[in-house]
Amino acid sequence: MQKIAIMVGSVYGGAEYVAEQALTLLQQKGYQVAWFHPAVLDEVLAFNADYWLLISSTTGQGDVPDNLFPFFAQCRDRFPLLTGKKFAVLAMGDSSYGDTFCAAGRQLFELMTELQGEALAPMLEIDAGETLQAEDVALPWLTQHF
Ligand SMILES: Cc1cc2nc3c(=O)[nH]c(=O)nc-3n(C[C@H](O)[C@H](O)[C@H](O)COP(=O)(O)O)c2cc1C
Repeated sequence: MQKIAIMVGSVYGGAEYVAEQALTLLQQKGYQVAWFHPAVLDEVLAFNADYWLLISSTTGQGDVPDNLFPFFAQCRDRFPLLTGKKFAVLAMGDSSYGDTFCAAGRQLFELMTELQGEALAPMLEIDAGETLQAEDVALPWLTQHF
């Protein structure tokens, strides 16, 4: 059974809600799924997932939320290579923030690429200004790519 590790960055719970739905969907598709909250690099590495799924909103001025930032920093500082592993990034933001739209997701995507992970797909951007229910966009995208 292939394994998926889910890591979530959220301030107001929107990304967490999407992650809950993603977890159920991916389990129904036959994956072994673990949601690490908050994500701790050693625990994620010990799970030895085939896929890393990062679901994150953006806060501040293009920042990774506090509940995902330690994991982001651990990956950046310890640089665990993801060679042979795949990743996907689902970014939630608001285009009214202009240049920093989904910037946390972009930082995560770039870092996973630097770690030699293989992107399953280009990053999904969900714009809170356009999409009332993020899961309506997220779940079809996950179904398509997993
Ligand atoms: C204080 C604050 C700062 C934000 N900064 C950004 C930003 O820089 N870029 C962006 O795309 N969205 C930004 N957003 C929008 C959130 O990322 C968006 O509403 C998201 O859906 C929230 O998800 P969450 O409920 O999981 O935190 C900001 C929202 C707030 C309240």
